[in-house]
Amino acid sequence: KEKVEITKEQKALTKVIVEAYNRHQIPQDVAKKLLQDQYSVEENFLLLTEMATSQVQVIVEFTKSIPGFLSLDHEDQIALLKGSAVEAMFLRSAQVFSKKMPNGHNGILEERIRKSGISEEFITPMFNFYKSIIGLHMSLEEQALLTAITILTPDRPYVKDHQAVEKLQEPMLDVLRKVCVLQHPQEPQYFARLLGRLTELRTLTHYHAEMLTSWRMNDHKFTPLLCEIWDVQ
Ligand SMILES: Cc1ccccc1NC(=O)[C@H](C1CCCCC1)n1c(-c2ccc(Cl)cc2)nc2cc(F)c(F)cc21
Repeated sequence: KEKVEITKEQKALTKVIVEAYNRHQIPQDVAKKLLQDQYSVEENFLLLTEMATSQVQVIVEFTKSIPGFLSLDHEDQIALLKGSAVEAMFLRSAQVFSKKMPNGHNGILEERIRKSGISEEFITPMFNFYKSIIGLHMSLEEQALLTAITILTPDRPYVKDHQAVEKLQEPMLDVLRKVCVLQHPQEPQYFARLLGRLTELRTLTHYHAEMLTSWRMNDHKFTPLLCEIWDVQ
């Protein structure tokens, strides 16, 4: 049985990523808000665009803390952020949804999201993804490292220097693999399952523009930043 050792450097890298990840303040607010009041489809849509806009800003700050990211070609930095923003938002939403809440609150939250204005056809794939994330019982380190790995995906559109991105993503994958082995010793395939979720995430983000434009209301308004990041308007 191979003895898995996390090196000093890997511990330091994980610490940097988890600390940067913990600066994600906003998502808890959205769950609290949704539990506090029932909103109209228009209010929910506005809440979503506000949450998504601030989430993009949070993700930019998180990504800038990833060691080496700021030394990448500037256009590649933009291509990586643009290419991963929607995935990061759904991953974040899933992590918010997977938070254990007082009895019954998770049921209320699910109900509120189901009735928020999302078109029927997207509700099942979205919750299937969320429930597959819940089933993994991810630790904070795994969530933070998985988010960094998602952002540092070399094969995003318009990325010129794939090699440079791979060189940043590889150490994250190495330490995530070790963290998975150490935190889930009974599940040798846990790391593979975790990465498998990223494939499911990409299919979900496939529909994101339609999920927004088909929100059950007329006249969908988006912030300029969201028009940039989402393929809408
Ligand atoms: C955007 C953002 C950033 C950071 C953290 C969370 C969010 N997400 C949101 O604000 C929206 C709200 C928004 C208000 C209506 C209900 C869903 N949201 C979505 C979602 C649904 C559909 C699409 Cl197209 C996108 C996201 N899934 C959620 C799961 C949760 F457990 C939760 F608490 C909020 C969730």
